[in-house]
Amino acid sequence: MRVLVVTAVAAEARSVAAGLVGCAARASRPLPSGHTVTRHLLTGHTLARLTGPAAPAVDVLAGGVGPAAAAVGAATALATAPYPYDLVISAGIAGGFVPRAPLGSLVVADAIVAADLGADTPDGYVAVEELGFGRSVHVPPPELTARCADAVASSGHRTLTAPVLTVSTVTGTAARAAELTARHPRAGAEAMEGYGVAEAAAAHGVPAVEIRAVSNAVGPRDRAAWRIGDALDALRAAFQPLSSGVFLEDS
Ligand SMILES: O=C(O)c1cccc(C(=O)CC[C@H]2O[C@@H](n3cnc4c(=O)[nH]cnc43)[C@H](O)[C@@H]2O)c1
Repeated sequence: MRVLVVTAVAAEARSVAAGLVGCAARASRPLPSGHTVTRHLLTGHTLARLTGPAAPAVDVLAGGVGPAAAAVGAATALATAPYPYDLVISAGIAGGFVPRAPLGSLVVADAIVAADLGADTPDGYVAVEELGFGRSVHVPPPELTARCADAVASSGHRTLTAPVLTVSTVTGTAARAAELTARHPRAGAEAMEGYGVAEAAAAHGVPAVEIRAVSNAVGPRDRAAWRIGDALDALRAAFQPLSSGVFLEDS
């Protein structure tokens, strides 16, 4: 199986790559300026175990912050890689809807939702499909979501399977958090790239999933309460069982 993982920033890409024990390293062809590609190199021990046609190849791309940058990065990688991908993963840190997704926990998306792609009206928010344009939700194949969630949970980190919202503006007030919760009562996390990655993957006919590690609570802005290091550690832990489990299946 060939997998493209799209993070926003290099620190996230490094955490993902650090967790990819035993995956063959491949670099995408050069991408537009501002994009970086992290190669994950095989260690001697796992190289021996995984060399051969069945070894999974995982490319990790830091495509930038926000849905537009993520879509451009993912679409460019999908269009220019010298081989087709079987799976695209949007991965990184996120705000968690506490208490469902506490700091340091992991969220595997069962829906990737553009939560602010629509219109504000006197009667409330109207999603883009209600306006007659496109869609605001991508549903990853449920069986794939379940396999990813099982693997991620085996990392020992608390894992929730739930919708992950994509926003262009980070939530910073209790009122906005309440509004999002009212519209998406099951939401587990909020981040800024998943929907862009999912749109790019859909355009190329490739399934997409989203995996997030919670660095902060969705709600009133409190930078002192962020736990980015803990979230990056959880992200690395999440990709370790994925690389030896899901990525190897159906190779
Ligand atoms: O300045 C702030 O108050 C603030 C609060 C949380 C996150 C940010 C960022 O600029 C990080 C954006 C980056 O990280 C992901 N992320 C992490 N936490 C959240 C969140 O609560 N809501 C949305 N995105 C978040 C996101 O995917 C970006 O890649 C600033």
